[in-house]
Parts: sequence; structure tokens; C-alpha cells
Amino acid sequence: MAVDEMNSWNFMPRSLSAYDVNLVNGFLPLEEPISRLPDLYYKPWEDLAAEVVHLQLAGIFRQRVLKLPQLSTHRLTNLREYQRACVLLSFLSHSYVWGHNQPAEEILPPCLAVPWCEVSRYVGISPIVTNATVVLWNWRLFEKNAALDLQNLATQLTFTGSIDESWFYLVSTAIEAKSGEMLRSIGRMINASIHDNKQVAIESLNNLTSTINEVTKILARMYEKNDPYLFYWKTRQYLAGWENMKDAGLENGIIYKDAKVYDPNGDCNTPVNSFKKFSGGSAAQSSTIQIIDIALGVKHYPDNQGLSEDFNQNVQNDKKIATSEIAQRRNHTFQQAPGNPYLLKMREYMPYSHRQFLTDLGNTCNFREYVLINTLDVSDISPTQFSESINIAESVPATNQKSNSSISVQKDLLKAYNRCVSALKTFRDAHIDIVRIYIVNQAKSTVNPTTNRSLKPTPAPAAPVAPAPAPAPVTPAPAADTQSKSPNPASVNGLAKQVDDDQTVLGTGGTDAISFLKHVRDETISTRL
Ligand code: HEM
Repeated sequence: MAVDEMNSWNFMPRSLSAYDVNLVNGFLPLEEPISRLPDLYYKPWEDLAAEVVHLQLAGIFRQRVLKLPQLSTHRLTNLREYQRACVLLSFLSHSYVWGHNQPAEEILPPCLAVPWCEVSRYVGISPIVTNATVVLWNWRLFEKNAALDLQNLATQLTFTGSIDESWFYLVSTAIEAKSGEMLRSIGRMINASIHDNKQVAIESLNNLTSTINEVTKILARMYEKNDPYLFYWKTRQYLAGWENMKDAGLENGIIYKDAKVYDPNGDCNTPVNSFKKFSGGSAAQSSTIQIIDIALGVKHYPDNQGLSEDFNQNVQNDKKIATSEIAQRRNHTFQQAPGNPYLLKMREYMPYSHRQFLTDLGNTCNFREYVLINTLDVSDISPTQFSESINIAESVPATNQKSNSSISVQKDLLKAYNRCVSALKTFRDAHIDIVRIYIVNQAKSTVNPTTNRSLKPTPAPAAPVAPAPAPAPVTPAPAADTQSKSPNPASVNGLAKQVDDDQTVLGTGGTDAISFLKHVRDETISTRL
């Protein structure tokens, strides 16, 4: 088989560039995102974005926004400029809505709302902060020709000016940068299955496993420079959207004043000047992890269904289908999983071209079925729980006419596939640990987010024996110094909220974050063959 054929992406309906995807940086643009719109007409946006942190500190950011001219988007000339405009307007708008130590503002003025909705429509994304705006299009390189890794990356914009916030985005950017390498392996895996080349399938699976392991190592570097307390209480509030935000003062969402608000599919169903809700930014909007799921055939279901109690049951079912598949000479199609509603919803917060890429890849890739059908002689699944060790059938049935070499290739293919699934499961385990430390522990912490003092109630004073003297006049304590958890406004800050020990901590989607993530992790486990 010619090498070129294995590297080609002809199995997709469109070229990679049509999806704004490349085999070097994957979902990140091939060139560094532009750091300033070249047309000086847009100087007011650029200048204001450069001063966000200082103006917020001075308490005059919103006043400055109200002085902005309403600029037209017609002078933007190409996709990269639209992406830069999207980044600028997302940072300006979320800074305006959430303010700094101020109540949330539910009306976004036309000078931001109108152009933001227009540029969002162009890139096929909702007018809200997304993984694309803070991670994919918000980086620059120190050394232009050197690798896109954490030693060489800086952010363009942040909400708070903190190195912790920058690190949060950059770790994510460094992970996204690995998507080029992943796509090279995935393309070869799919070609290997189309042309039935098991050796290439094994090699590319091994490469994908190495890349996933590297990504897990990068993820673990989150702890180095992103303090969990600062993340939860200072950074995360700006990433919040306006869905499920009643406690933060945005029960109805916000009004994009005078703007036509388009849904990600390009429809405009919301009357002008009515409230609109969108979910906020989350790395769940990353296409990078979703392509691994697609490549390995991880099936996702709604949170309350799909996973069999017995890990083996899913595989046994798939094997039955595979056997009948062979009998029917591939006239039978494998059952598709319905998908997890939250993960599918997160696709709506990806740029249109990336969303389309995932859909088309999902319709094309049958790699798990290929492995399943080609390893039926040797696969043997664990009798109990998932284990990192790989089970290969001890003895191959005597009636089997297959040659030793064929059996050995089957074993290698099965091992390579299961190792890759294990690598993805390890990534998800590491990510769950991060969510515990950065979100759950912070939300349940007994430290007041504003003063850093304990929120534990002070013991009630003993009953006075003699009438207490009149209290000396004291300066009133700041509101955040109160000892109660609720309704202290400082304890509800965008997505950041203090909760009691027995309460669940919600993710961006408004559901129990940890149980959702465990569900997705367990679906990964049950993919193993
Ligand atoms: C401080 C760091 C991070 C925190 C606190 C965090 C938090 C969360 C939370 C709470 C969820 C649940 C759904 C939601 O609320 O949106 C989630 C989902 C997810 N996150 Fe993260 N995350 C972090 C970093 C990352 C990074 C760097 C990636 C890499 C791309 C990532 C990838 C994902 C993915 C793919 C999901 C969807 C569930 C899955 O596929 O396993 N996260 N994250």
C-alpha cells in the first residue's frame, strides 16, 4: 500500500482546509492567530481590550464601553480577522456583563452586542465565550519557528491579568496543539481499516496512544501555575455564560441590545431585544478529545442509560453483532449510540467548521468495528472489572484454520487497541482529579472567597451576666466579611459558588459535574474489546 494513500483524507466529504483543520496543529490555526486587527478602524476595540484589567480595577470599565463607537464588521477581510474580532468582543462582553466586584449586568450595549453577534455568526459559533475564543485563537509564540509547547506559548488576552488564568488557557492550548499529531494517526487508522492493513492499524494505534499519554502529562502540569483557589474564585466567573445563572443574577439570560442573535446553526429565532441564554466556556467544547472518542468508537449515552452494570455485556453484544456482520457479508450496520446530550450540546459551542468535521468523521469512521471483526479469534474479556492488563484468549479453538502469524497479528491489534482505550481512560481519570481539586474542593471550602477567612460560624457568646456596655462605634465590616454562607453576594460569583458538604457541585451544564465525568469515563472503559 502506498504511503500517500494511508495519509490521505479522501474518505471525508470535504478537504481538511474546508473544515479549518490541519495535520500540524489540528484544530489550532496553522499560523499564530493575529494579535491585532490590521485595519486601524478597529483600534477602539483593540485599545479597550488591552486595558480591560486596569479599567476593571479602576471600576470604570463599563463607562468606557458605553463610550465605544458602534463599529461595522464589514471591514473584516478574512476568517482570521473574524476570529480575532470574536476573541476581542468575547473578552469585552464578558468583562462588561460580569464586571469586577459588581452585580451582573443583563443588558449588553449595542456597541458590543451587534458586532459580536455578526462575527459569531460568521465563524458559526454562539455569541458567548467558548473554548475557541480563549484557547484556540488566543495564543502567540515567543519563537516563531519553534514548537508549540508550554515553553514557547503566551496568551494574547486574559480577564484578570493573572499568570494563573494564562496558564489555564495555555495548558489547554498545548493540549489542542497535539490534535495535529492525533489526526495524523487517526487518518492512518481509518485508511488501514479501509484497505485492511493491520500492520498500519497497529502502528497508528500505538502512535495515538503515545500522543494521548503526552496529553495527560500536559494536563497534569495544570497544577504547576494555576492555583485552584484563584481559578475557582477569580478566573472562572468570567467564563460563565448566562444559562442556569439565576443565583448570579442572570435568571433570564441577557439582552443583546439591538442585535439579531443567531443560533449556532445560523437561524435567528429570538426576537430582537428579548432575553437569550447560552452556556459558558468549557474545555468540554474541545474537539480534540471528541476525535479520540470517535476514532476509538467510544459510545456515549444520556447520563441515566446505556452503561451495562456488567462491563462485559456491552462487548458481548458488539461481538454478537460482529459475528452476524461477517455472516451477512457486511450488509448489517452496527448500532449507533444516541450520544450524550451534554457532549453533543458542547459541539454547538465549537466553530461551525469543527462541528461539521466531527459529524463527518463520526459518519466515516468504523475503526472499532474493524478491530472487533478482525480479532474475534483471540479476544477474551475480563470476567469482572476493567483492568489495565490486556486479556488475550489463552487458547485458540482447535478447529481454527488461521495461521500462527494471523493469530499473532490479531493479538497485536487487540493489545494496541485496548492500550489506546486505557490511555484515554487514564486521561479522564486525571481530569476528574483536576475537577475535584479545582472545583469541588473549592466550592466546599470553608474559606471566605473574598477575605480568605474561615466561614465556620464563631461560637455564640455566653449570656452576659451584667448588662453589656453600649458598643463603641465601629466601622462597618465589609459585606464579604459576614460569617454566613448565604445570601453573601461574594459567595456567588458567576460560576463560583459556595455549597454545603452534602450538596452536589454543578458543572457548566447545570448537572452534577463529577457523576457526569465518571459516567463518561466508564463509557470509555466499556469500549475495550
Ligand atoms: C482547571 C482545569 C479544568 C477544570 C476545572 C475542568 C472542569 C471540567 C468540568 C466541570 C467538566 C464537566 C462539564 C462542564 O461543566 O462543562 C469538564 C468537562 C470536560 N473537560 Fe475539563 N476542566 C479542566 C481542564 C480541562 C482541559 C485542559 C481539558 C483538555 C482538553 C479538558 C477537557 C474536558 C472534556 C473533554 C470534558 C467533557 C467530558 C469528557 O469528555 O471527559 N478539561 N471539565
